[in-house]
Amino acid sequence: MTAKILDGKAAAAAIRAELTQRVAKLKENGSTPGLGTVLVGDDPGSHSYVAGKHRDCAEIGIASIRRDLPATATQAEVEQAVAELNADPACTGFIVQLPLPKGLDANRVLGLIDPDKDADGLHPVNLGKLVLGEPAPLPCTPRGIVELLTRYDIAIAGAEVVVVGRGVTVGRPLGLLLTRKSENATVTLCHTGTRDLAAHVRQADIVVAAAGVRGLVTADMLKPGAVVLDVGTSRSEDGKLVGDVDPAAAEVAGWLAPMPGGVGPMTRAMLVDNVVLAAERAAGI
Ligand SMILES: Nc1nc2c(c(=O)[nH]1)N[C@@H](CN(C=O)c1ccc(C(=O)N[C@@H](CCC(=O)O)C(=O)O)cc1)CN2
Repeated sequence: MTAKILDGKAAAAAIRAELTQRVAKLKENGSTPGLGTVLVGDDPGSHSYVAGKHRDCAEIGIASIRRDLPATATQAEVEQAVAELNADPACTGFIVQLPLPKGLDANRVLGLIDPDKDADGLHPVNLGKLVLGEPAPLPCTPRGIVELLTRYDIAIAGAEVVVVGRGVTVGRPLGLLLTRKSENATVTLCHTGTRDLAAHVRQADIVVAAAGVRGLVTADMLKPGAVVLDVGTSRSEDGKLVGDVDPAAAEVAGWLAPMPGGVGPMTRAMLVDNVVLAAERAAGI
């Protein structure tokens, strides 16, 4: 058996086409959404993700505003960029690209974003609303995972889901999202300190690998036919981007969201969707 592919690239392209229509309607109503980004430092991956976000904005017809700071930027300079975007009426939502360079306090920076402009759903108030089950912008990768599964008609309600990874952008909020009444999955949150990872993964109908450890999830851990989403990224010795799921897993899984081409493009699509949703709410659409 070879797994069928959850094609995040195709799904994201379809979402961008839908967003283009929604943005045109917003503009007819006199509202132009604008996405801001704060990027600090020289990390090539972060530069490429931010460039992609601005390309998406251009394609969909929304404005975009960049604040790029050098790796030597101080905490005060990063906080100043956040304050400027909070105050800029052309910027209806923005993100601070993570990770920030060592020495900067990311939690403090995220906490200074106006929660109403938090396009990533990572402000503590918005994460708190996710815990409480109140409406709020949702973190992009977890939203992208739910959206991808839904577009492929994969049942989430009642599924046993194992999430591997406890990070703030994926693992922790994904567990909260999937256990809401509307999703109704049963979630086990594993991580690199889990004693017997294989025993947990073997029970799962859906496995989300987001620990950033190359090849952590292997074929022998999987229940045959399981749905596997590879979200982790790390670099191989020759500098190639590699995922958390061993390639041989494709012979056991029923469905696979590969890395690249699976959840990553959905993360980008959900960011623009968050910005458009907020503008629609403000315009009463
Ligand atoms: N503020 C945030 N920072 C980070 C987030 C986030 O959601 N908000 N997530 C990641 C980075 N990220 C978006 O910011 C992101 C990662 C990967 C992709 C993507 O499309 N990946 C491609 C492969 C890319 C390549 O080949 O280089 C794929 O999987 O197909 C998009 C966005 C951490 N930081």
